[in-house]
Amino acid sequence: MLTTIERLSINEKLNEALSHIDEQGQFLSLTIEVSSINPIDYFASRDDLKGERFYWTSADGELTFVGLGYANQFYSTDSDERYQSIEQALQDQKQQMIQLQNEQIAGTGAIYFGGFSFFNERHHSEWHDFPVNQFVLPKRLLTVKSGKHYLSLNLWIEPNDSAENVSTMIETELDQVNGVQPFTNKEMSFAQVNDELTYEEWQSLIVNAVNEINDGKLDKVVLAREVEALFEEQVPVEQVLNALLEQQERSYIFVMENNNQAFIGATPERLVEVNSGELQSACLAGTTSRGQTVDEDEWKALELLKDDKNLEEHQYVVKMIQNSVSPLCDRLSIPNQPMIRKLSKIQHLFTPVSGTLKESVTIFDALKALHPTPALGGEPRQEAMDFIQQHEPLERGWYAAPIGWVDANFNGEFAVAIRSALLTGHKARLFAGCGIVSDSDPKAEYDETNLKFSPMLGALGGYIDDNE
Ligand SMILES: C=C(O[C@@H]1C=C(C(=O)O)C=C[C@H]1O)C(=O)O
Repeated sequence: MLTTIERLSINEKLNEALSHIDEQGQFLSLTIEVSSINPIDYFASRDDLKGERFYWTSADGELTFVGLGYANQFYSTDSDERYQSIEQALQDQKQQMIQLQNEQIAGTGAIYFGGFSFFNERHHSEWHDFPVNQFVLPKRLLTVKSGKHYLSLNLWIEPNDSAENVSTMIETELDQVNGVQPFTNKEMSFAQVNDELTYEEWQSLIVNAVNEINDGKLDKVVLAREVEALFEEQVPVEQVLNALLEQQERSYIFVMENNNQAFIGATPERLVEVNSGELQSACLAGTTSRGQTVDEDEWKALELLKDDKNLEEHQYVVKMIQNSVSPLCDRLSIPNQPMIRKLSKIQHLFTPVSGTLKESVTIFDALKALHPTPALGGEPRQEAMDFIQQHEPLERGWYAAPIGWVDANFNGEFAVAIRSALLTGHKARLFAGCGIVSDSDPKAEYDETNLKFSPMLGALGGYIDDNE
């Protein structure tokens, strides 16, 4: 509920803004601080908006977004220009937007959430509701930042809309936020997990890749497997999301819904963050499991830090990220040695990257330069992409591609959408990949993909029986 003073102040600003609405109509973005609300409850509160919802929590837990209802959507056609064309579309939209805010709080107002498919071209049948790229402007955005909660409304206004009508809409939305109930778990009966590839097929895929590497055609290629989990009922997105939030640490937790499909995951991998011209990226490649005891855990970490095969996989990523972002930056800083990033069940080699972007360089330029890094594609990039496209028997869709958000000033953050699943009705398709280099062993790589399925499978209530 707004106080009388807040209402008067909004009405005054609305009257002023509405007097300038152009004759085709315009978007108006308005942000109000609201009382504390659990984001998952808000996400679950509007079943009627299923298919037009997103959720995002940054890996440090400092920023959460819930978007409900898509006020506007942006796509670009299949081409190498997909980053620039989305950038251009958002730039044009910005000119059309009236922002009503007492002070500009980063992470509120006109935030665009979206992502890209792994490959530029579209040849998807499983991913029928996900285009090659898509950004949405939410009608309602809940932002939780530094312990504060904000509701932003992005409303389409016609020239003849009155301030009273608009303020009634705002009151209705605020009442809805105040009336949100805790969400309740639904029935979720796990039926079975089907591997889309037999072990023998996986083995021959890896042997083929290792042969190409030994023939000097490639240095590294990342290959993925897919498993399908089937349920008795429609998979409840809220519940899987809630499980990921409870079970996964230091991960970006995301959901994007489109019509009848939801893409969901908990990824530890930042692709790029840009904040007032400062860039952060990360090299994440090289994997082992967590130990059962503190000592075993530490031993595994130390082994990983000196394992030649994992260090080689990691080094390709460091070199490529360095080469691709240094032309975009005035300053770049990358430590010489990787460190360990520990997740709930997995640990990785990790090297942080930070830099200052040159004057006119945007987050979209950085995305174009970075995707896919050799942590998800391979080295050399084009040869690895060709190998994946020809030999990997799955549709990557949005798996292993950038997902995230930007604001109207093109500050934002993108993660790499791994440890993820595509939910369609009663089924979930899960993806997990691993870097193949010259001395990769198919069984060890198979086990590594099983480990990487475990966060998503755990949230879905299943597991992979390693003794099968
Ligand atoms: C490809 C995945 O993970 C990537 C591959 C890694 C590796 O090969 O060690 C580690 C982290 C990720 O960059 C995945 O989880 O599906």
